[in-house]
Amino acid sequence: MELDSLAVLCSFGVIALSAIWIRTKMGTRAQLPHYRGWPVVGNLFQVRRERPELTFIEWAKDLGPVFSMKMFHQELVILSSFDAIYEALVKKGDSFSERPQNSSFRLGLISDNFLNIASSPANSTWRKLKKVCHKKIKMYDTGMKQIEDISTGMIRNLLEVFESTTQKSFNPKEAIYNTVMNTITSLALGRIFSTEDELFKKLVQFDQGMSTAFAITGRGAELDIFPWLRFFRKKSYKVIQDLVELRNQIWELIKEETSQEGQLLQGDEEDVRLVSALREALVEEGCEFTEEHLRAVATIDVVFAGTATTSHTLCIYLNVISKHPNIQAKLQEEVDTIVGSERMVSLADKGDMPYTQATLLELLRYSSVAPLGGAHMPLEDTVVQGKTIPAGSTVLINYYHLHHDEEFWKNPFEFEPERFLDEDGCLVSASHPNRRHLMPFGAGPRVCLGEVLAKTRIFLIIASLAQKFEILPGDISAPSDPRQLEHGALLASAEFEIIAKERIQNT
Ligand code: HEM
Repeated sequence: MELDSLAVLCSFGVIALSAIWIRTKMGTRAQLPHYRGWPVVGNLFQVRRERPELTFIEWAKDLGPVFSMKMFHQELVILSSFDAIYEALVKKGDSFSERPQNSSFRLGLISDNFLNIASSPANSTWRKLKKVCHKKIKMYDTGMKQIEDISTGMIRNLLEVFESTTQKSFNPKEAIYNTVMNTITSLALGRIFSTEDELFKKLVQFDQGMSTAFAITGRGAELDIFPWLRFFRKKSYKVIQDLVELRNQIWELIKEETSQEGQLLQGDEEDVRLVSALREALVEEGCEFTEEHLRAVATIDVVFAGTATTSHTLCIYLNVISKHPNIQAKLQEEVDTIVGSERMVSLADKGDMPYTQATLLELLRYSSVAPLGGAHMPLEDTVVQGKTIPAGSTVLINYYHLHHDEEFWKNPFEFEPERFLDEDGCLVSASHPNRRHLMPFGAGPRVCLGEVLAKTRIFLIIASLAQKFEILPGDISAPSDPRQLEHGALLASAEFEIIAKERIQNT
């Protein structure tokens, strides 16, 4: 018998014994409804590998909105309904603000033992790091202008790329990806990069490596459950080791970049670079974080979290919108009336463009690119919807279910911006049930760091594309119904094409 198989068998034995031990210890504690799994491996092979959220929707039909399942010995609790999610993340947000640290060996490696914001324990360092980043990313007052300027420059480049394709069928993924990545580099480092730059290439490589390696049941996920398998599963382990190495190289290049004092700044202009803000905070007296924290934040929280999510959302948009000429006509009418053809769209136009805003909200619902968000963990037994979630459980929020729940949404798999508009064509208020049921960025203390940035960029891109182009389906078609998408068909490899036909405007 090969050493590898022997290792797996031994681990099954260990797990089986510990399961018996845990069961004896736990005695008769009331159980959450759970999906019956197989001995030892639990529900591992019953979950759809690339789209676990779809399996969880099926199970919730029988088990209700709060149920549990097992991956080997690890207990996962899944929350599905709005009431359950709102109760956990908002009403009991403090209890659910912890992240389970013991559940991901690989994430521990890449984040230097959970030093980045998204996987950090909910401690004072996490609060401080989030506050420093928020201050820069949230873009109050002049900051809002800054991000608008950055985005407008990038969007101009994007439009040029689209223009250069004139009516040919092409895959827009790379252009979108470069635009989104360069808004992040502008924000973090104060400048854009050519796709040939060493740092840019490494950032892209890191982002793509992370997307593939950290798919929830993807290859190498077994190392999270049995870290010692790294001695046998050398290929899976090597993928993570290479990512760690790449992360270190990126950090060295970022340090070099930001140590060029005053670069890009004129006169007494403030240094607006996010990485500079983090480095300034690092040297403050009493600072509780280290350079390793900054490395983890810059690479994982800013580059990875800030690029993959937004570019995936925009790719989904282009695929979907190419099949909806009627929605494009409405977007075009609005942009023609409010902006015209002489100037670029600005954030100040947003309030006068309800249809574009409704399209943005519908896109966030429909695409749900972070279908299960980040894992949460209650520190003590906590009751949600009358069910006790044991302290220390790994809790997953099925945002995808929340956004496609057939009991709540009419035609959830149709792309209909009108669901966010009233009869007069105005955007429904934030307290409208449809807006309340939309949580693409999570809610409560762990809400997404980049919500404002993402919404700003996506709004400007949707409106600017509508101003200039009619988007038609290209030669290669991909399904746009979100149930049919393999996680990856559109998100990671995006095998679809569009035609960007230049418009002649009405105004
Ligand atoms: C369409 C774009 C985006 C979507 C849909 C999205 C969605 C989410 C979701 C669902 C969460 C997890 C909430 C939870 O734990 O339950 C999250 C967390 C996070 N996101 Fe985003 N995100 C987007 C863009 C961004 C951007 C642009 C950045 C950075 C610049 C970012 C940085 C983060 C960070 C650091 C966290 C962890 C926050 C914490 O644990 O305290 N995200 N995001």
